[in-house]
Amino acid sequence: MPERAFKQSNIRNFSIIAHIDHGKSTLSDRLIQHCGGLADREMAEQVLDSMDLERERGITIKAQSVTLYYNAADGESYQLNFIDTPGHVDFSYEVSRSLAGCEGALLVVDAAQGVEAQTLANCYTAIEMDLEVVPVLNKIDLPQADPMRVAEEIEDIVGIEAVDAVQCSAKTGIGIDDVLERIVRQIPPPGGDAEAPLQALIIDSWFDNYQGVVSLVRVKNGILRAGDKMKVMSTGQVHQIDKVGFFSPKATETGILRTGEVGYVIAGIKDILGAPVGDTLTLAKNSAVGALPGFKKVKPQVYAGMFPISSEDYENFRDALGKLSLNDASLFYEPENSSALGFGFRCGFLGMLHMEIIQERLEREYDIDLITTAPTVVYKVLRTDGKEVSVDNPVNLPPVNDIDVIYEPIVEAHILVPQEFLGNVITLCVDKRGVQTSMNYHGKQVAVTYELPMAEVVMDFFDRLKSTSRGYASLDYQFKRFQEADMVRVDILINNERVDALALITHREHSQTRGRQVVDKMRELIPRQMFDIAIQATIGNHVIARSTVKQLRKNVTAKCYGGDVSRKKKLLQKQKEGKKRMKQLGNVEVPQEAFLAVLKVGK
Ligand SMILES: Nc1nc2c(ncn2[C@@H]2O[C@H](COP(=O)(O)OP(=O)(O)OP(=O)(O)O)[C@@H](O)[C@H]2O)c(=O)[nH]1
Repeated sequence: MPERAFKQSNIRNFSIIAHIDHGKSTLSDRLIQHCGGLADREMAEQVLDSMDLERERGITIKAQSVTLYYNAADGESYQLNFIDTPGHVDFSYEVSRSLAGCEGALLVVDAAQGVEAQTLANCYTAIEMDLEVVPVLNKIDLPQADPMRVAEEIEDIVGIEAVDAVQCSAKTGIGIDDVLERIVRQIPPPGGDAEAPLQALIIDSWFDNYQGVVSLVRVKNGILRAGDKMKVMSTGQVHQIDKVGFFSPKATETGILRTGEVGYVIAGIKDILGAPVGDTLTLAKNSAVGALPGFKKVKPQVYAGMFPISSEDYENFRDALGKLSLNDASLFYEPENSSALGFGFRCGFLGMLHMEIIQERLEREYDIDLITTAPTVVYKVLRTDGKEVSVDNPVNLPPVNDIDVIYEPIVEAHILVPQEFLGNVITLCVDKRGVQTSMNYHGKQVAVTYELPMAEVVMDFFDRLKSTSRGYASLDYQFKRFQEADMVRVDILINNERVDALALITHREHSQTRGRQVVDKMRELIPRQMFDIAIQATIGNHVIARSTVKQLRKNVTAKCYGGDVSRKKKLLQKQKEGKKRMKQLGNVEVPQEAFLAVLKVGK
């Protein structure tokens, strides 16, 4: 696509806010197709969800952008820069990043489902950031679609006008023209001064093995040209700009990005920390005086140890974490040493999905096999000597006698649920030690707010909420405060050896049950060996549960003697593969799943 210069007044920058499955990816593909961004044959389904993982899980994780051209009904041509945003509750912070590059956002709501809590939180962020929010009712082709009800719900719950909201079907293509017209008419063009010194906001940066660091930027003032020398404002480092362009969605080199535009910059930066997200780029000569406001720093909520199964992978692992954290400011890591699992890293995540995704990316993209220990939230501990410490690893919880008070993090959870599932949701919240703080009826939907221990929410709460409401309830939560709680550390002992990587912190009320469940689960997961294996759960010196993996009686291959040799080989091969995922603890071989047993059992 040739580079075309657009007047600033003919540029529109927008994002899409939508709850998972309400059709954001389908709609963005439609918009791209409609604007001729890709020939039909190139139109692989859902082009914006580019990471394999995103496609498989059907969710969008990282912000990406695409530049489109649209010939509007007013006879003018417009450049539309669309910045994609993730939909899962774990990734709200990415949304605010994408929104910082935009003047408007489409709020896409499934006309058969209605507003969900997650879209609500993101919508408020957009409104706070002064963006124009344009409601779009999607899936009107569905027989159960009820656009009038959903429009009322948007007005009632979100608080923006929606009676004449555009109605479309991303699937069939109805109404897509209307959506584009609304973007052009309702969303204001970008401000900014083309004559002023360059200020470009880094929305995202990632590492490309051939090009080095690639940054997605929004030019707020001035002009960014290939060949110029740019300065990264936080570090003062100067780099020659090699390539500049935008995604259409293929990378298209233009050599220039003007005020108001969104595109990529490559400047041969090899140091993965060379272009931090949220930073400002300016020119080495005629530099801007100040940096643009960056992004709110997000703190990880959940911590877990990650250990390479093969110690040879340690350096690669460190390198991979560095690369992943470049465009994922919320991924935290520091070296950790476990007597059971060796050298690894203590990593911090936004939530369980974030953790699973990082683990999968490390395994798939970087080919590192990992053992992940049970995740834990951060506790504050007031010791008897008056000192307060933060504990993000059960191993670091001071001995019982040194603890005066333990405080656990409490979140405020906003849940939207259709009335018929309200009872189930309340039961779940009570079961998770929740305290209701408000409840409001909006037509068929009920908005309930609970204060819940974060430890209960980050684990399996989201999945349980979904299954108890047949997928209809939605959730959003933020950290609220620390609160005194009766927490204890449960240790797991294998053949009388305490396994540091298996320790967990839990509420005293649940400790007995959890200890029992973990021990039982471990018994199922640890294969029989040549001797009995005792598994115990303890609090301090007190054993709260125990069980035994009985010794192996027969040679596994015995039954193959005289039989089919290839079958025997296969069996041995299978065992070998299984071993790859085993960790030797003393003389006991423990499979990777056993380390996650703590997670798998309910409470
Ligand atoms: N009937 C109908 N189905 C649709 C429409 N738009 C999307 N879908 C379907 O809804 C499902 C979810 O759509 P996606 O576009 O993947 O949802 P999403 O919001 O992008 O999900 P995330 O990427 O996780 O945020 C898919 O099965 C789509 O085929 C529509 O207009 N009508």
